[in-house]
Amino acid sequence: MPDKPDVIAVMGGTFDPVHNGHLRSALELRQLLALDEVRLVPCHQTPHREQPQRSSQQRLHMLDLAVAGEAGLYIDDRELRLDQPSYSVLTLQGLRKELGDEAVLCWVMGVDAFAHFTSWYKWREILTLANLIIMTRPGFELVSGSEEKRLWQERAVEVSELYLHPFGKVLPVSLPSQLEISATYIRQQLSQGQSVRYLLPDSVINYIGTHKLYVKVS
Ligand SMILES: Nc1ncnc2c1ncn2[C@@H]1O[C@H](COP(=O)(O)OP(=O)(O)OP(=O)(O)O)[C@@H](O)[C@H]1O
Ligand SMILES: O=C(O)c1ccc[n+]([C@@H]2O[C@H](COP(=O)([O-])O)[C@@H](O)[C@H]2O)c1
Repeated sequence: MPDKPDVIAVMGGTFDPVHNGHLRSALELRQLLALDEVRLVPCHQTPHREQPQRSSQQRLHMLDLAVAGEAGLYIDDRELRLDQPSYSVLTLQGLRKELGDEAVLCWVMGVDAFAHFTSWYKWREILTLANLIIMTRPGFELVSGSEEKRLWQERAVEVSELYLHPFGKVLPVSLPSQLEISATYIRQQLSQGQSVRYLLPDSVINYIGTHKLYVKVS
């Protein structure tokens, strides 16, 4: 029997800040799909939205605190080392070179992010480098007739088939713990002086408190 290829998932994000929605999803994906690694990749210059409120180094530090000691979850800071827009295709080109042709490489995103996938830089090339793992989010549906819906229908595979495809497929997953937490909500709560306990790890909350991140300066 041939060796099982390495199966690596990459969760890109702004992580401004990282929260339990990201962390629990990464952990559950790792378990559900028997992934060798989940890499959380913070972006430097976000391609499609306002630039993050906190610096790359602060967001990276919060990620380091959040995943400390969790087997199989890693932080990959490659996008932060490049002073350019963080296009996912460039990140995946680098990873594919390092991991080789056989590795099953997967880009993870919520269906809310996937809804805009065909506006991403060189999105077609992304599908020649990686599979897409799309996490459903409660109350969020793709627009019928959209290019994303078509991609989903044409390329969808089951969990058991993922390992046969190094790239090019779409795996929809509904994780058991759908934690509807967003970084936007956390920033809002902090700016109003409200508690964010239980939405993100205490270590990250302490760091935010010590450095007065996300506090509204009046
Ligand atoms: N609660 C959540 N559960 C599962 N996936 C999530 C959750 N929140 C965000 N994601 C996914 O994680 C990735 C990175 O998201 P991001 O860093 O932008 O977090 P966010 O909470 O959506 O931030 P913001 O509110 O600032 O937009 C995206 O693919 C997004 O779909
Ligand atoms: O490559 C692109 O064109 C592109 C466009 C939008 C988002 N992304 C990536 O998708 C990830 C999630 O982005 P966001 O804005 O939801 O935090 C993050 O890693 C971004 O770099 C990438």
